[in-house]
Order: sequence, then C-alpha cells, then structure tokens
Amino acid sequence: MAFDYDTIVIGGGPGGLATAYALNNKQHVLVVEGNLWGGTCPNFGCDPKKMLYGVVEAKRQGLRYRDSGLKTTAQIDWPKLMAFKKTYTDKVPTGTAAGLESAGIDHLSETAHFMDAHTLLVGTKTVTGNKIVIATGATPTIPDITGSELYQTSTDFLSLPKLPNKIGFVGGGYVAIELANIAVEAGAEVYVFQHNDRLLRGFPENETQRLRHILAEKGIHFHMNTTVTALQQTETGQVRVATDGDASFTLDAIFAAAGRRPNIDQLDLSKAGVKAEKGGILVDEHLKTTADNIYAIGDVIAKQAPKLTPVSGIEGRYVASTLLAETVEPIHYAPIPHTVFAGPELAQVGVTLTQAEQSPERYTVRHQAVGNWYTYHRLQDQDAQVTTIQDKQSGLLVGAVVLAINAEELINDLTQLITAKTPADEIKNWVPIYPSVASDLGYFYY
Ligand SMILES: Cc1cc2nc3c(=O)[nH]c(=O)nc-3n(C[C@H](O)[C@H](O)[C@H](O)COP(=O)(O)OP(=O)(O)OC[C@H]3O[C@@H](n4cnc5c(N)ncnc54)[C@H](O)[C@@H]3O)c2cc1C
Ligand SMILES: NC(=O)c1ccc[n+]([C@@H]2O[C@H](COP(=O)([O-])OP(=O)(O)OC[C@H]3O[C@@H](n4cnc5c(N)ncnc54)[C@H](O)[C@@H]3O)[C@@H](O)[C@H]2O)c1
Repeated sequence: MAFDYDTIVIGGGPGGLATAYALNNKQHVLVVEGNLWGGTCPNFGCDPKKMLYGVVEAKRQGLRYRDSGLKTTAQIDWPKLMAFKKTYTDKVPTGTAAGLESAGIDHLSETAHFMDAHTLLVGTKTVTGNKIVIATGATPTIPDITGSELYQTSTDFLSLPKLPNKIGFVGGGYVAIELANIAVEAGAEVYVFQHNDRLLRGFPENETQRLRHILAEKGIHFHMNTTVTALQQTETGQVRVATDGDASFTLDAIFAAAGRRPNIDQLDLSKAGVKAEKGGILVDEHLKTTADNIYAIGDVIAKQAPKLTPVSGIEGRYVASTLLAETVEPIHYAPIPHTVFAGPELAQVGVTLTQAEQSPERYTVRHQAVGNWYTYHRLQDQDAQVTTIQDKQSGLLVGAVVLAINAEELINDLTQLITAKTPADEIKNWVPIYPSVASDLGYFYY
C-alpha cells in the first residue's frame, strides 16, 4: 500500500521536532501540531519560566550582596517582566513554523486523531503514514474537587498580566516550587499546599528540607500534610480555599501544580491499537507502542526517565535512527541531570543518594558544606552544599547533588565528568578559567 508519508509525527514540541528534523531529507515527513508550534518548553514551560527566574534571581543576588557594598532596593515590575518574557515567547510559534518551512518539512496546524494504525484525521484532512510517532506531551493535572474550575495552571501563571497579591499552589513538585519562588520574589504573598510531608520527591530529603527552609525565609508559607478539599468564588472575586485541616484561606489566585498527565484524550488511541496507562503511552525498549508501526516519545510516554526537554529530544533522535534502520539497539540514556530553579537551585545527576546509601560497600558519599569556599563566599551563598558519590572500585565520580547558586553550571560540569568517566588525574591536567565554577571541579574529586 502506498502511504502519503513515510512518517507522520504528531506534536510539534521538542520531541516531535527532533524526530522530524532527524528524518528530514531521508524520508517524506509530516509534522502535525494542534496548538503552538514549539510545544510546552518554549511557549509555557522551561524558557519563559527561566526568563522570569533570571530577573527575580538578579534581585535576590542584589540582596545577597547587601553587606558586600551593593546598595539596592530592587523591586520586580511584573508587567515589564511579562513584556520581557513575551519578547521571546511571542516569536516562538511563527519562528518554529518558519524553520520547518525553510527545511522543507511538511507541517499542518491541526489536532490529529487516529482513524486506524496508519490513518489520521488532521482537521478535515485524512493523511496516511507508514510509521507514526506520537509526541503529544503532557498537560497539567487538575485535582478533581468541588470548584476545580477555579484552578489556574502553570500556563496561566507564566502569562499573568498582573501579579495577584495572595497566591496559592497545590503540589510540592518542580512547578509549585519554581513558580512559588518567582511569585514570592516578585512581591506576592505565597502559600504552598502539599498533601504529604515531602517536597520534590526524587531529590534527597535533607536538601529539600534545606531548600524549604530557605524559601520559607523568603516568605513562602508551606502547609504540609494539607489537602485542598474545595474551592469557592467569593463575592469580591477571590477564591476561598478549604482544606482537610482546620484552616481555610482566601486567596486572589490558586494554581494546580499537582503533576502532569499525558496528552492522549484527543488521539483515539484504541482505533490504532495503542495502549496507555495513567503515566502515559506504553512503549518497549525501542519506544515502540503496542501497535507495530507506531512509536511514542517524550512526556506522553510512561517511563522511568525524567520528563524533561533534553530527554524528549534524545528520544526523538533515537526513534528517527530506528526508523532509518541506523540502529537496532534499545534506547540508552546517559546520566540525565535535573535542576529545580528555586534561588538557589537544587540539582542532581547519576547514582542517587538513596542508591548510594543502600550500597555502602560500593559507593563513597561525601557531603560538603561549601558556603565558605571562595566561589560561594564570593557569591554570598552561605548555604551551598555539594554531595558527591564515587564508585569505590574505580574511584570514578558516579553521582552528585548540588544545592547552590549556579548549581545548574556545576551539575553540568559534573555530568560531563560522570558521562565521560573522567578519572581524577585527567582533571589535574585540565585548565579551566580561574576563578570559575569549573575551577572547583578538582576539589570534588578525590
Ligand atoms: C512550567 C514548566 C516548566 C518546565 N521547566 C523545564 C525545565 O526547566 N527544563 C526541562 O528540561 N523541562 C522543563 N519542563 C518540561 C518540558 O517542558 C517538557 O519535558 C517538554 O516540553 C516535553 O517535550 P515533548 O515534545 O515531549 O512535549 P510538548 O513540549 O508538550 O509538546 C507536545 C506538543 O504536542 C501537541 N499535541 C498534543 N496533542 C496533539 C494532537 N492530538 N495533535 C496535534 N498536536 C498535539 C501539543 O500542543 C504540544 O505542542 C517544564 C514544564 C513546565 C510545564
Ligand atoms: N526545572 C525543571 O526541569 C522542571 C520544571 C518544571 C516542570 N518540570 C517537569 O514537569 C513535570 C511536572 O511538574 P509538576 O511539579 O507538575 O509535577 P511533579 O510530579 O514534580 O510534582 C507533583 C506534586 O503534586 C503533588 N500531588 C500529586 N497529586 C496531588 C493532588 N491530588 N493534590 C495535591 N497535590 C498532589 C505531588 O505530591 C507532588 O509534590 C516534572 O516532573 C518535570 O518532569 C521540570
């Protein structure tokens, strides 16, 4: 049977675009996007978030330097901050579509629905593909409670024309912590409601508690072991937030940050024989779904790997090389660093602290309070902490946790050492800029 396309990619985010560009010029490819070209990350995720974070963190750095010769009364002008964000985000959808156009990749701005394993309804058009790659990402989960229509999401937060005075976040994960930090730094009164006693699960508890303490000192009110049970609009347009405890709260806005669910509602997966569970589309170690000709990648799949932009890209390029018969190997993930941008940042990579503590015969764990080291003293980051995990037999670095200003940079450098399996004596011959984050690297390696 002749198909319209060799491969159709559903979703024009980091994963789908990586697939399409890797297949381009080798296959006849179509990409379909039902909302904004570029997907979550550049339109309502990582990129706009970090533009806001960069500015509020500059204000915070000013405060850190207040006893170091910097006189500052910096304040955040929210409308101008939003305008700054829009200087980047406004151009993303058109710029992304223009990039596809100039690369000669066919693309349709419509939502796709399966009709069968090879056929999609895209708007009013029917298109067929030999292979199909699902890269439809994820969307915020809205807790199912009375008044849930009053919840806003991270997408709304990142476009707020005016910063509300009193803001609540439900959830204690990446989104809640990062946005709560931006909101409190920008001058809002901020409440975080977490249904259990653990923030940022997946990161070591000691570090998450330190971070919570730092954020509480900035003014964030943490309500742990608190479940929000109902929301109600007040006559003045505020939101009354009822909880399972004694307290209730009247806020100007409340945001659901209770995780993200896979974008599969519109796909009609059953018509194509593709199976999914709560965490996402089921795939094998080649990222093939339960239908033989259909693959799935990125945030939409059920997986152990973190749901992050670079991971979607890796999976997109991997599936492309599978489709081009360039590889028959199962997907392999290099160590994946992740960071919570919360002023300071909490970052980790590789073997986790829990894994290391469970196998003391295998790993050496070193916790270092580095606040008095030159780098962190200069930055006035007295709380900085670095934990390294080394393999006892080889002496190689295999994991790290960093809670510090610029943790993203240090964790990137440590990731490089872990990935390249760089031994300590090789670092000694390496000449980084001094003084810099990289010039500390040797001190983390024994
Ligand atoms: C607030 C926030 C901050 C984040 N910060 C970071 C960060 O700092 N670093 C990081 O690495 N990650 C971050 N992430 C996660 C990151 O955004 C995602 O991991 C990444 O965007 C996933 O890429 P994807 O291509 O798999 O999915 P997406 O980017 O979600 O793209 C999927 C696309 O598919 C489209 N689509 C869905 N259904 C259909 C359909 N039926 N037909 C056609 N198109 C469809 C969607 O409209 C969307 O554009 C953040 C996420 C959020 C929400
Ligand atoms: N810096 C980054 O890399 C970054 C930033 C933002 C988002 N992300 C990605 O986006 C994903 C989603 O982030 P997220 O913060 O929405 O999810 P998350 O999974 O990180 O955290 C969800 C939080 O909500 C809580 N929760 C779950 N169900 C709840 C309920 N019914 N009521 C109240 N609380 C509930 C959980 O205990 C958890 O604390 C992340 O896991 C990550 O993959 C990454």
